Amino acid sequence: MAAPSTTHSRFLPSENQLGVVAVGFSGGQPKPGVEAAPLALIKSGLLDSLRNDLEFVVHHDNQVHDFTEYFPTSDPPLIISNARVPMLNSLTVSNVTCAISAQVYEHASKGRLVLTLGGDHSIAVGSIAGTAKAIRERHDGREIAVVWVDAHTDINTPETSGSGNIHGMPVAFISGLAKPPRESPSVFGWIKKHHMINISKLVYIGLRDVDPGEKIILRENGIRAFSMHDVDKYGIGKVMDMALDYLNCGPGQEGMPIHLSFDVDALDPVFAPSTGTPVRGGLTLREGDFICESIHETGCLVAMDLVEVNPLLGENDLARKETIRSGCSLVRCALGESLL
Ligand SMILES: NC(=[NH2+])NCCC[C@H](N)C(=O)O
Ligand SMILES: [Mn+2]
Ligand SMILES: [Mn+2]
Repeated sequence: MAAPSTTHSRFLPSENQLGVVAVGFSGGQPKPGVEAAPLALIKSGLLDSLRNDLEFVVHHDNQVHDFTEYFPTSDPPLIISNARVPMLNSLTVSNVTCAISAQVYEHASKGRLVLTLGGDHSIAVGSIAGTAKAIRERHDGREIAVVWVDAHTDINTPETSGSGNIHGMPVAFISGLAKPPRESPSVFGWIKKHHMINISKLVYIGLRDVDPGEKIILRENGIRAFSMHDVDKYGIGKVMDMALDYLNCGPGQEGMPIHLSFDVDALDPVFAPSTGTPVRGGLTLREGDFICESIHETGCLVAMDLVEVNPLLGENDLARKETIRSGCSLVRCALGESLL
């Protein structure tokens, strides 16, 4: 069995305390099934292997939360001036992510590493908000870095979005690039300064399907991004060197707390076919694992999301099993599984 590595954690008081938030939520996009991922991942043995092989003390309430208690009685498409399409499930996603942020904060404020299992990528608004707030409190106002591994940038604003799906918008809301809409100020009105990230501390890896409006946002804000073109050109080793150096987390650098948000669709559909918005030409599983291992090695990881596994999609049972296996592998690599 693979031994846990001995990397020292730089921002957590103990190496082995893990908080798990299992989010069975799919309201940030239209395809049913992504809410079944946390249970499928857990049933396949993910948490057992973190306990038994990686020696984590796992703090988990043994529940998959669907957060239906936070769904409003009515949540009609939200029409926003200057938007191309209405925003979908806006109040629901806002309420649910607020509840997620409280659960993640609860773990992170106790100094635990936090693993959030999605669900669609809209849930990252909550997980990142909870991490950012707890780290600011525990570390004297320190900001977190975010490594966003994805085929997509998920940085649409309600105005630029062509789908209205909020899983294409989380980065815009958590960075403050998108504000609560004037038409419905309670949508993401719970996000305060202490929940937010600094867009200059964000790095993308794996991009290959970025909307025209998103490209403008990246350019105007000087956001650091490594596309699949960069992975091909430099190799994943050099890309990780550059990404971590940019975040001040390279060898000999001071380091900053890292939240890793991993969308399984960053992987090529060969390795993760069961996902809602697959895009050809993605990362191999080894490249995905390498990203996770490299972040583990920095000792800076404080939280991870694994999102967009959809056990109802994919050609057949083998496709679904492979996707779940890939997801488990990514998490184990980020949490310290090493071959040697
Ligand atoms: N988390 C994801 N898989 N996001 C896909 C987003 C696709 C597209 N850019 C949109 O805004 O709808
Ligand atoms: Mn994606
Ligand atoms: Mn995504």
